[in-house]
Amino acid sequence: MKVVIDGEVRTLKAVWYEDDEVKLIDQRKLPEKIEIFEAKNSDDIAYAIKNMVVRGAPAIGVTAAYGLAMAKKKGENMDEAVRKIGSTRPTAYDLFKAIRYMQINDFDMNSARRYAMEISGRSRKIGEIGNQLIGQNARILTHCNAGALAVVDWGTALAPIRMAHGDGKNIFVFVDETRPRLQGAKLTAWELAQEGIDHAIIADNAAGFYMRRKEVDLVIVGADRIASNGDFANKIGTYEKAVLAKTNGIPFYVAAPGSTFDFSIKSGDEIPIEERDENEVLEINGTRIGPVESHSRNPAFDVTPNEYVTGFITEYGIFKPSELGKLKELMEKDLFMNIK
Ligand SMILES: CSC[C@H]1O[C@H](OP(=O)(O)O)[C@H](O)[C@@H]1O
Repeated sequence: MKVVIDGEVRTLKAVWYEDDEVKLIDQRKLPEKIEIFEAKNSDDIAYAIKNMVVRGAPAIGVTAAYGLAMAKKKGENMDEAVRKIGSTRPTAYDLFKAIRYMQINDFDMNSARRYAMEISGRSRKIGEIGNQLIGQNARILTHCNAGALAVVDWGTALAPIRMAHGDGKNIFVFVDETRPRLQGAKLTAWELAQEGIDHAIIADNAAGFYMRRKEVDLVIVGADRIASNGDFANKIGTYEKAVLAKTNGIPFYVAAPGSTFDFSIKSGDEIPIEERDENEVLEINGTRIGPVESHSRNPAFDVTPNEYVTGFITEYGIFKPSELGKLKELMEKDLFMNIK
């Protein structure tokens, strides 16, 4: 991910391992400042995932992989480390995929590096494949942040957008602010601004306005868990964007690596939905916006039924929901992905 720091263009990853620590861009501090969170043990890793220092399904998985390898290297009790990290956030399937991968590979540090490299390479492939869907002039709406910050680099939903921009296509991105944590306004907008990709932050409630006015050509979002039938969980508010896209005849794509597909569940009804602290809704940047007497409900994700999905953009190609059986077969032949 290209980042401008003190006028100098640097390449940063969302998460990496260096000097016996897992280093994370502290996404809570963006876009105001770039600060690096240094995780020294599994407690720090669990804290970072739970408190969204790092967030985004693939990035959470990579963080868990490095974190478990670091814990092993530092002689921690691995059952305890797995329990702590595995109980941070229930929805993103990549977390559990990464934990399983590391268990099978005995929490070996080279396996963690391999995991990170695979996820990064697959996100690049998602970009190349998804770029084929983007015309020379494209106005794309996205929700939340499924960029390099949510993966390691490239991203999932933002990967095709980055590739298209790099190919000289004329891209404009509608960035849903994405209440309550504002990952769109704070993180997606930051990533696009760093790379000079034209965009506008919009209120979540304005997405339908632009879709109905035919100002949106394509919607691309990320995912946290995709069921066998193509129902998928993603940031709260995704479902209503999908319904609006279908109502307005706009293609709606989900970009995700194989590590986000959970073929052990039949439908989206089986996806656990994380409920987060009510203050995420009642406050913005620490300032309370609701009366002291008021409470809130704060589901972090919703489930979109497969009928609203035009296709899934993966490193294996683009699949309609009805074609996920083919994707499952390809994943079973893929040594890295075929983690039981
Ligand atoms: C590429 S996965 C990104 C995915 O994760 C986000 O959730 P959170 O910020 O709570 O981790 C959101 O659902 C994104 O689409």
